[in-house]
Amino acid sequence: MEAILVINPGSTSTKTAIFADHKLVAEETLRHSVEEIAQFDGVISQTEFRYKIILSFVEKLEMTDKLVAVVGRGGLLKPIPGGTYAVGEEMLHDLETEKYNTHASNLGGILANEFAKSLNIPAFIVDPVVVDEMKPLARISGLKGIDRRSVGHALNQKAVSRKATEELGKTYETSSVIVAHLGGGISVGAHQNGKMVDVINGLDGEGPYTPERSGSLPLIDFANLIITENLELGDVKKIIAGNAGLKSYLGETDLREVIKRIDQGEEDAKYYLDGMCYQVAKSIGELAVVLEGKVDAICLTGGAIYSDYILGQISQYVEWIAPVKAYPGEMEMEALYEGAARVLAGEEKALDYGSVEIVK
Ligand SMILES: Nc1ncnc2c1ncn2[C@@H]1O[C@H](COP(=O)(O)OP(=O)(O)OP(=O)(O)O)[C@@H](O)[C@H]1O
Ligand SMILES: CCCC(=O)O
Repeated sequence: MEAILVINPGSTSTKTAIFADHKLVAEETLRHSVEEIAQFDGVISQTEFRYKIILSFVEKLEMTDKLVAVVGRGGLLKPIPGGTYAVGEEMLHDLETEKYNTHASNLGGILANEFAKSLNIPAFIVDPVVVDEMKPLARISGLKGIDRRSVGHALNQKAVSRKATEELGKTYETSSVIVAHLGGGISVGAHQNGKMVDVINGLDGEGPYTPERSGSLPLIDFANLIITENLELGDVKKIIAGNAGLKSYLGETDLREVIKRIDQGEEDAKYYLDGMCYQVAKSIGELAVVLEGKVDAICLTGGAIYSDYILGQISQYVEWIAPVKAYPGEMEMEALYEGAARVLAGEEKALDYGSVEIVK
């Protein structure tokens, strides 16, 4: 049996799996509380903590000698085309130095490399969060010198789009769908004829607030806060991407806890969770315009969509646009495995991050 270890570090979880012969052998998701993550100074300093979680998963299964490759979810890199990339020096440098910003998925390439090195097998990443297929008009920000960039849950958005269009008797390459992925971060993408032509990127402060991100903010008030609190760029990034959203309003990023609080009658919990759903729906509406109203399906996915309450809240605003299809959780683990398996089977060549051209 030739097995592949799959590593997926999310902002609020670490997911690990082993696949062999196109089948899942075992998987585990460990969710991290606000307190657990708060012990660390940032993402890179969580490397050892997450490594130990994965190691204990692998050791329990006693399958180390069966592993032929490791694949991780990657990471904030330069804007690149989709595909499977070999983890190499330049990629590791960009991930470790957080050259393109900080994100839990940066650990995907780093951890895949650590495990692969110890076993002397190859390490890959697949369709990282920076996959860039944006159309030229979508790149304009509104201020010369600053461009919008494509950051989103590309791997899952594409896997879900393929599944949804297949279920509709169509193909991804000839359809138009909107996908909202609701994890610790939220990204909303417009997919047209097989490409993610626009994406609302919460990591850089666009779109809806999330369990821990601010989404778009009133700029003048935020500028005032930066000046009066004397904030550095690092502090600003931490606020926008990690200490805002539900965490700032309710002190909680675990939506299951927020829903428990709603069930116990806490009005604030309902108000702010409903607000998040309202803003996600607004972003879906915005992208329906990008697709000129010709939308085959709206797909809602990510951990949050396990909640019927959240699914219902968003659906009520958008179901007039197109049929709403729910894909709770994500299909990332399988998509990562398949990306690495295609390369090992010789069906695809692993791309070289160092020499691949930046998408502009
Ligand atoms: N059964 C459930 N009901 C409601 N919310 C849930 C449920 N299961 C998980 N969640 C919520 O989903 C969110 C995490 O989603 P997910 O696992 O997709 O994100 P992540 O991988 O940690 O982050 P990201 O993909 O943004 O990096 C958490 O807020 C979690 O509380
Ligand atoms: C996956 C990129 C989007 C986010 O984490 O906010």
